[in-house]
Amino acid sequence: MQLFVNDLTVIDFSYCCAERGIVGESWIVDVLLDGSLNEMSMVLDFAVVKKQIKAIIDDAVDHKLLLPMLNRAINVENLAKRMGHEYVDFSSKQGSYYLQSPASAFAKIASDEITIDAVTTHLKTIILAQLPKNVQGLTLKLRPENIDGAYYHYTHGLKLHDGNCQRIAHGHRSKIHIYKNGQRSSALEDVWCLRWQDIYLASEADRVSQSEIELSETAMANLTPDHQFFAYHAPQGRFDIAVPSNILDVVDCDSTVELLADFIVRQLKQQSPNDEFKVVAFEGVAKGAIAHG
Ligand SMILES: Nc1nc2c(c(=O)[nH]1)N=C([C@H](O)[C@H](O)COP(=O)(O)OP(=O)(O)OP(=O)(O)O)CN2
Repeated sequence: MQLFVNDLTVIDFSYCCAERGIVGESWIVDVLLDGSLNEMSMVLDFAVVKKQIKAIIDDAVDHKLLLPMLNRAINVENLAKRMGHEYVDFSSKQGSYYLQSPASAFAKIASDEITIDAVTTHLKTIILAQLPKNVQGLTLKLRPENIDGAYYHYTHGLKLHDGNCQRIAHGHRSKIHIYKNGQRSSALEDVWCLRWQDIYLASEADRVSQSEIELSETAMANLTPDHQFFAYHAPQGRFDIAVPSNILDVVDCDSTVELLADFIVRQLKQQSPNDEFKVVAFEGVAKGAIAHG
């Protein structure tokens, strides 16, 4: 017997890519279980699928930075000076990133690159180990949202969030709809999607100096004048990141989707004060904020 739950959850995360740098991504998860019927004549109660399997997936990869551990561009260190934290050095074609975070902000994937197949294999192993014996098979389908039009991938952290969005390098793949004087403008949407393609979005308020940043010794030795530094304390601990300027946009607000929609409206208004704008900014799949100006 087979049981399915489509759209079980959306994984919002970022990953290290040798070509593109740190990439924000959102994948929808569909689940298919194979098994015999239990004492309730079910393969597995939908409530268990929706809560337990979703919780396992969230705990494994959601709101984390996924590290392809077999790739030599990644180096992870645990240092005695911060127990329970990890230091990640990552060099990509776009530049080098250096991070320090509580270890729970990273997910180590046993592969050379982060692909749907690699993450599916990682999740299947973890989930299958926790399912009851009558469930013998698990098929996971991870898929990006079908988007007709422009979208961007950004990575950020929300230091004020009391959940996992406080992690300094998690991200999303998001659409944006921009209306100028009531008309949808694909030209403006393209401009913003180009600007925020594979970008790290930092808040000016989180900027720190090179002497304040906490990174690995290797990172400190390899910083260039082009790196900019951001750090904060949040409920899960201290987070630090060094990002090269070419893959960074620094906003004058927190990067909640409400404030990003407002940021875009303010920028558009600055360029065209006499026009009216509406920005529908998504954060991942099927949710977002609307700002007018
Ligand atoms: N009003 C807002 N709420 C939240 C924002 C925001 O910008 N405005 N942002 C976040 C995080 O950035 C987070 O990455 C997105 O949260 P979400 O996908 O909803 O995460 P959850 O794990 O809580 O939800 P699931 O659908 O269960 O994955 C949070 N909130």
